[in-house]
Amino acid sequence: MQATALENARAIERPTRAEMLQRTPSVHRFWEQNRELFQEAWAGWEQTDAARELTLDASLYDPALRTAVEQAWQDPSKEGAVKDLWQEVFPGVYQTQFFDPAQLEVLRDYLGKTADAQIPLRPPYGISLNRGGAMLDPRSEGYLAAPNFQAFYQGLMDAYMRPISRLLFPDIVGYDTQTFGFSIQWQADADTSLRAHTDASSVTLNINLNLPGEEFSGSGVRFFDRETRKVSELSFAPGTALIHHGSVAHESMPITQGERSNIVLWLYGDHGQVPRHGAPHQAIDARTRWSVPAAKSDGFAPF
Ligand SMILES: O=C(O)CCC(=O)C(=O)O
Ligand SMILES: [Fe+2]
Repeated sequence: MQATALENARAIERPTRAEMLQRTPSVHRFWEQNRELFQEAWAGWEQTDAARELTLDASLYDPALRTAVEQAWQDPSKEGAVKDLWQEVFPGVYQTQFFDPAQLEVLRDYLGKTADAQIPLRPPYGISLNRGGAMLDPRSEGYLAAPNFQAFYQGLMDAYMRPISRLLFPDIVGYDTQTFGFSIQWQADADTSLRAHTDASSVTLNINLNLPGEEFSGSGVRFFDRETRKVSELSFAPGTALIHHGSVAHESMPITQGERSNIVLWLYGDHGQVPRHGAPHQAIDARTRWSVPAAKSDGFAPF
């Protein structure tokens, strides 16, 4: 009998951790040459019993956010109700209840099962390697290509993140055609923190996936305001999100107990372009804000 893509992907010899960290050309070749095999394998994996019982859909969103966003798509003049759900918790940093904590288990189970699927997945190695995470966008080598996940991710970026970003940060309009994302996991005694940095995004949406009762200590994110020099440490509760310009400096403080799981989503313009701080920008109307740009993925990935 002929082996399936899933079987072949599971059996394939993988680059070593050292090779991955050194980003050797052979590692790029490994992901590039097996791109279609892994895509087929993920499609096959979704037909297995483990994956079939979990469906990612709009029931994951917090009901208040979902209602406001769906109304804004129907009638963009009602977009103010979406904005009202976000609270400015630091200069230029907004917070909301993004996912419904009662539904989060579905997404966590799903991501846990993808990690156990034995199909090679590339962890994020931006500033540092995050072993518990995965690349989420199709532009990334070794991304999580499961079709159900991809449909959910594209919906999150197009129906939620982009219009919300345009509403809160009008200067990012036009620098928002391209999507990028990864998951991260902080764990005491493993990957614990991330030094102060800015993101190469126009805007970053960082959503916490911890389940209710899944406690951790430490692991706040410190934000730095370049104008006032103010510094605040913000903490995540299950399903809450922070959104900010990529240019706002931030730092992940050490986790001392437990685990924190987040997904980090970026928008930027073609070829990685981001707005210049304080540059003049054009105003657009609500109907344009609530639309999906025609631009296709340019394939550029910052890391
Ligand atoms: O710890 C966090 O949630 C933030 C992570 C972060 O800033 C990044 O991955 O760029
Ligand atoms: Fe960051």
